[in-house]
Amino acid sequence: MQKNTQSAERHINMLIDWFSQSSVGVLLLDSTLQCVANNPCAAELIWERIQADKSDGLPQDFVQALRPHLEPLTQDSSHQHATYMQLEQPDQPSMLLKIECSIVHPDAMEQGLFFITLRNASKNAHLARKLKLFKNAVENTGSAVVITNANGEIEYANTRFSDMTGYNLSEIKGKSTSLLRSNMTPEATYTELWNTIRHQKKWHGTLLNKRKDGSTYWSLQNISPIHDELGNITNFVSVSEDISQIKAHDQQLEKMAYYDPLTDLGNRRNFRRTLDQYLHSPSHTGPHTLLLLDLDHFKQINDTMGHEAGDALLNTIANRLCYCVSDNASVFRLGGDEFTIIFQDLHERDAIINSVNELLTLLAQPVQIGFHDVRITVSIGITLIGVDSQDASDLLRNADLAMYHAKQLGRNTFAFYETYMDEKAQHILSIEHDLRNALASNQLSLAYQPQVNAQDGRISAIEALLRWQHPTRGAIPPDDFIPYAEETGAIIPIGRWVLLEACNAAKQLQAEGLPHLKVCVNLSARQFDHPDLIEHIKEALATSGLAPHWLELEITESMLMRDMQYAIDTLNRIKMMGISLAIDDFGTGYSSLSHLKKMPVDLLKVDRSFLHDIPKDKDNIAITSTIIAMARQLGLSVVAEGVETKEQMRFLQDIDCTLMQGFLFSRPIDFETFKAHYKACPFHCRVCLEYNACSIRQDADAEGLLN
Ligand SMILES: Nc1nc2c(ncn2[C@@H]2O[C@@H]3COP(=O)(O)O[C@H]4[C@@H](O)[C@H](n5cnc6c(=O)[nH]c(N)nc65)O[C@@H]4COP(=O)(O)O[C@H]3[C@H]2O)c(=O)[nH]1
Repeated sequence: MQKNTQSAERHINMLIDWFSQSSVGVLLLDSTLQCVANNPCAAELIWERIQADKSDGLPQDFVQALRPHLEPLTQDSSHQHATYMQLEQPDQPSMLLKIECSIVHPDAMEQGLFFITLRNASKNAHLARKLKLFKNAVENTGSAVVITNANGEIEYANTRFSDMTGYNLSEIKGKSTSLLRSNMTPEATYTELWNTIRHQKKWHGTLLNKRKDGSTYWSLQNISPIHDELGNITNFVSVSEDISQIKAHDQQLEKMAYYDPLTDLGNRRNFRRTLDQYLHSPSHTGPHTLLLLDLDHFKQINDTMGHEAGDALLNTIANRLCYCVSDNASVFRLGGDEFTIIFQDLHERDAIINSVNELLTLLAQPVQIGFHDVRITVSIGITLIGVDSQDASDLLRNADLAMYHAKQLGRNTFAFYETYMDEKAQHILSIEHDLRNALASNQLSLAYQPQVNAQDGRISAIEALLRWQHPTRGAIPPDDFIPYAEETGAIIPIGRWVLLEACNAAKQLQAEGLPHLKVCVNLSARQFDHPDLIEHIKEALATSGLAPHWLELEITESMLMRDMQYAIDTLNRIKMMGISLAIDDFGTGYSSLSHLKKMPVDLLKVDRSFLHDIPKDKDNIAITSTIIAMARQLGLSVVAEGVETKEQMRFLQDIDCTLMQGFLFSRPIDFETFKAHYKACPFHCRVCLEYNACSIRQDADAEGLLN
């Protein structure tokens, strides 16, 4: 018997020895639930944690809790039982113990011993809880989450991913994430992505992905590699958002900021951005060419046919430009009727000229607008990007100067930028600057040129012509400064002064007892459009005291054609005041005599170009005769301008022209000189002075008119 007990003890010690290093606690209890043996881990779990004395045996509450689980084993020794037990610990959270019980019979001990293993399950429970929490978070997050293995094959995808792509986890598990590729993301993006994550770094970027139904969406992705304790990548986690709406919004904003809504071409901002890229990006080798295109007389089309027609025309021009230029060119609309084209890598002069000529030919083809065939041409300025300048603003200015030069060459043509154009522009700028002081510093004056009656040579009117005596440049002809006065608006105060000065002059002739004369004053387009025009006319008449029927206002044909209704209304208001109206430079504009019927005008001034080489030039004879005959039918008087020879004078007398004006009779002269001449002879035809023989004067003399 003693031998058996010794042998059982040996077995028990052996058992406990096996488990001495184990992280699992082992207890051996006898049938009365006294502890027979335990390993160090069990001692730590049972006694040390609750700071109990081992000599007091097992803690009572532990035994109480354990007992029900051991009883079944006594019925069936082959049975095993597992349970969990919460163990309270002072000053610490309670510990969850996993307890597994069985009966062992060391060396055939009759009663057997309860073999109990104890495991601290708190840690696992904590981990399990944490895992559940994370799983819930991942499952319910607003972002799509995909976990792949190291080869990029999908292991997990959350519900948001399914909502976003249309794929269930079951149908994509094990498949490569490449099933999301739309083939519209540049390959370089994927190369960069894989290089980054394979080097254990996070990748952040945007991919254009494809859903199950084939539609595409913009995905903002964060992809992170996951690695094991040895640093090997085991998985990749991708968290993504569908940013299609944001992208669409961005694209819309970009469109609004960078594109012209009428033509869909890039706008001025887009042009500047592109030009800067060409200037600063090393990938754009160059040199490249910049073209600035401006439609000729577009304003006239807009004014006469309406803005809708103007818009339709601009659209057609935009389409033609895009059609004509190849892939290496970009077309922009800067605004109004201004377009630019950047030709990439085009800088050979001959090649540029070829391309520009193609453009000019295509654009000159008629454009059908409504029932009309409209012809429009363009003037093109050319500058070489990176050669003429490295600065975007300078380049645009160069192209503008060259385009302006092309306009002066007669339009429907092109000009390359040359450095001398800068000097010219400088000159214009200084004229504009000096013009602002000209009026205040009394540098302006009026010259007067008489208009004589074609039949009796009597002066019937004088035209007031503006003169500018510049302090350093000397006399500047009106054709050289009036366009700038127009452009800058300086013509408004200047024109107001001219009106008053001219009315004063006519009134002074009357005051000195001379035969009354009409004074003719030129109105510029800007003056004609100005809301204060009528006020300025009234003011000149009131201040000078001149009766309105001694004032004649001259306007050009083109001013009438811009907005016919406005022109008719304004002319009617002037006419109602008793002032006469003349159309200047007649024959050079676009009006027809039928248009004139609607205008309340009294007089046509035939442009002096039609008198050129008369009576040799048969065409000019025909034109002048026709204008005068038709004007007569419309009840209008006619003044022939630029009469320089007696032959021209005779011809005009023969065809019953009403009035004549020209160097033959008098050059424009200052008021005092004119007054002296006029006092000397009211038939101030000057033929008698210049040729010493005047048929008009002789005839007049014969009729006793000179007495
Ligand atoms: N070759 C030649 N020329 C002749 C002859 N007879 C007259 N001329 C010139 O023809 C122009 C007639 O004036 P315009 O057609 O109204 O053309 C005027 C008019 O359009 C404009 N202008 C002149 N004064 C004013 C003004 O006060 N206001 C506005 N808005 N424009 C003005 O400047 C233009 C040029 O004026 P000017 O240089 O004074 O030039 C004047 C005059 O000197 C001739 O026999 N042969």
